[in-house]
Amino acid sequence: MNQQVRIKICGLRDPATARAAAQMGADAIGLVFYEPSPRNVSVEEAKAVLAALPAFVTSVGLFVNADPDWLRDLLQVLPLDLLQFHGDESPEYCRSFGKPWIKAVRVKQDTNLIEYAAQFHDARGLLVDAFVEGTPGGTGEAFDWSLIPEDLPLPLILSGGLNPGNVSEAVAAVAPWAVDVSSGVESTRGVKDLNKVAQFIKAARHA
Ligand SMILES: O=C(O)c1ccccc1N[C@@H]1O[C@H](COP(=O)(O)O)[C@@H](O)[C@H]1O
Repeated sequence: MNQQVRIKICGLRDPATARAAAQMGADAIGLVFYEPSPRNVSVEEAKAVLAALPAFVTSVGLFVNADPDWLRDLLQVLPLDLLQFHGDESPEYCRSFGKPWIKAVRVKQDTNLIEYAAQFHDARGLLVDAFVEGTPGGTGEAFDWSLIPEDLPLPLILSGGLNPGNVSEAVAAVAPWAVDVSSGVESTRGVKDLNKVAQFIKAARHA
């Protein structure tokens, strides 16, 4: 069956941009809760974004080794649909919040993605990103897609350096369940460009 690829636009920070991305066809939007990131949002900013989303658009909270008590408190006041763990979180940590979650892995030459997926077997998806020393993600760097095995036992979410110019080739080459983009649809770091968002969605869907 020829499934249409799902699209997550990550690092949204204001309600108008988030709603526009959803109206352009994004299936999911990502809110970054990681202070060093230029896309970091406060709880109040995140609440405003969630309130602006139409029905059936998935809200994803992105975390990097967040303090578990802080995250539990956040989830009391913010109705996120899905958690994205982008650090060195263990499987036990990821499942301890009672919410659907996905795990990110930054791929190196010797990363065994099959073993990684087995370790995180109850994740709703495995997000594969580029490995860049010293940065947990959102770098705009791509990696060698041939390192992704065809028989990955989890839904594959492809990320890392995707943009309107390469997403069609990526979807055709890897056939992921979903794609995730941040830097590639920005005018400057942390600022989304809605023209690029529209181009990205069109290119991903016409692969
Ligand atoms: O977006 C960020 O700032 C970020 C910070 C820390 C960890 C992950 C982050 N973003 C995620 O990284 C990948 C790749 O992003 P890019 O398209 O290469 O910029 C993607 O999953 C983002 O959600």
